[in-house]
Amino acid sequence: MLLLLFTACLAILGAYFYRFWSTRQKRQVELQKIVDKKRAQRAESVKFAKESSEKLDKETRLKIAAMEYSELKDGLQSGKITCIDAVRTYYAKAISANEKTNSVCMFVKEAEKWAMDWDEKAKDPQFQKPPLFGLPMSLKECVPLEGYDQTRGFVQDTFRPTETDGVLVQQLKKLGAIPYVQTNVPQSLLSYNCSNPVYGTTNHPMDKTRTSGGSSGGESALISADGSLLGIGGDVGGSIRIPCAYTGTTGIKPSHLRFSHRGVCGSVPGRPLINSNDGPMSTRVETNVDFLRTVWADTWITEQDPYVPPVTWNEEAYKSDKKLKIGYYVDDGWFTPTPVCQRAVMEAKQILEDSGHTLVPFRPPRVPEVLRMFLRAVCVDAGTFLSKKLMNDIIDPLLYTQVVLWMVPVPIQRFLSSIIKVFFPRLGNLMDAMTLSTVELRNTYADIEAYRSEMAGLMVDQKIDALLCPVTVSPALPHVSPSKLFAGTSYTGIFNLLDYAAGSVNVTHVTKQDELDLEDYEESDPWYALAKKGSRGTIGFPIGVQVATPPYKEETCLRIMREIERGVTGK
Ligand SMILES: CCCCCCCC/C=C\CCCCCCCC(=O)NCC(=O)O
Repeated sequence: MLLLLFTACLAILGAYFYRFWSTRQKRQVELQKIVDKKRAQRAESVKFAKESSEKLDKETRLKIAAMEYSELKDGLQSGKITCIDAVRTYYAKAISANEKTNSVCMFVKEAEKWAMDWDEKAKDPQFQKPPLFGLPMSLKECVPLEGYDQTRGFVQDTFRPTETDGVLVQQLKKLGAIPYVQTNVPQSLLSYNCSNPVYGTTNHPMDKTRTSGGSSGGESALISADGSLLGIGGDVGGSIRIPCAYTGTTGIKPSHLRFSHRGVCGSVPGRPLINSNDGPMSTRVETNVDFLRTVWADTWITEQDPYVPPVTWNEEAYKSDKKLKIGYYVDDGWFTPTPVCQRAVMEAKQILEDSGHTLVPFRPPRVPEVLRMFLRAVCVDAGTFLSKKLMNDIIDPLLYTQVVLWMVPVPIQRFLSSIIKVFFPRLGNLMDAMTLSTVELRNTYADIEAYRSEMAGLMVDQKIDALLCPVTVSPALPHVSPSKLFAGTSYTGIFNLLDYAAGSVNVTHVTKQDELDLEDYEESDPWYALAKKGSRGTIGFPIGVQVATPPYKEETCLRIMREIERGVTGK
């Protein structure tokens, strides 16, 4: 009788799994067909951009291609360069950058028409050119752009074009900028690599086996491979700063309070306390400054979205020569960065001291706990929303580790955590990061609010204007590492949790000596081992540092980034 019951149970279970499996297989076939269709659409958009760029004579293209941001901007303003020539040049540049990096999702065909319309308007001598007149700009794929998909790497979200531009895109268009290309992201956005089943994997321009970072990895790859002068990324845990640090570019995530989030679809909707924001990415801090100075010149954003406080660009703070007190740390007490990332901070510290600033040791309190709060609050529902979406999709193999973690029921995670803690305390610490209940989640929200107050108190009491620290724990990693090494986001996630402005600027490159020093680096747990292994073979790779300031102090953050950049490059 018992045997019969057991066999019946097995048969029911088997039938259930067979049904689940065959439905999923059928769905995978359907999804693959959609991917093929989308890739054909992308190939067609590349062909369009190529044909358009070929309409421009080589001499003009090479002349425009060699221009820096301000030169191109001035040329467009003075009428020496037409908008259509600028767009066609950047179509061509993005095509070659894309061949190297696979950073482009779609070329924006309408860019041609928008450029021609602006050129037509400019024929009228009375016409007042807007400040970003004719400037080609790249957009991270998830930035709402009318007529284009914001898939965030999910096949199920393809062929669902957005009906209305987001507030930022509306503003860019009004100011004369021309979005000409959408750039790649990791599936779900919640990773710092850059791969998805729709558009594939984006590579680091210096090494195909490494990631250009994420989630704004399409932007960083395109910009560093010279396919864009200025792009818009987004950041909820490092997605602007890590790709910039990996590729030697520079970008800033303003506090989320300074941009509109109307119509923006983040990685996890309904996430109240870990704030994501758009921000500029480019090769020069001054390009980012010019962009923010322009979009914050007036209260237009607030007029479109009453939730954005009417705070305009503070030129006085950016241009100020007041000497600052800057807290710095090379190690947050949770994840000791590889030696080269520590060296970068010390070099930036020296540059700032040479400029007359006072640098004092300052480590934010209890970072291991902060990272747990960050992970709990960034996922909100322990990964349920994302798991559901992923199970209804083709899952990118580079995201497998993270997906598996989200799939393990939280009570089992807790049980495993209690055992693993004994052998690997750091792993154990994060294995109970996901929430088990709304009570726990509410408590975490309360803890985050308390932490914000505590940090505000510390900074005010110690009169600290800004913080300087590593962006992350290593140089650009192999594609597969970020989904295993989410523990390395402690340096960036903390500033989303605090909702500070935070930017990344290049300071140095990995040297032979750094590789030698790496051999003495920790290996005490799998995360350290992964960071160490992934850092081998990176001589010549760029290393950035991070500058962070409280909300509404973006201008001070940019000022410090610019001073570091000047100290490093001499210009
Ligand atoms: C058993 C352990 C359970 C822990 C599972 C945690 C899985 C990892 C979850 C989150 C990793 C967060 C990484 C954040 C990277 C930065 C992403 C970013 O800024 N994205 C932008 C956006 O989402 O808009």
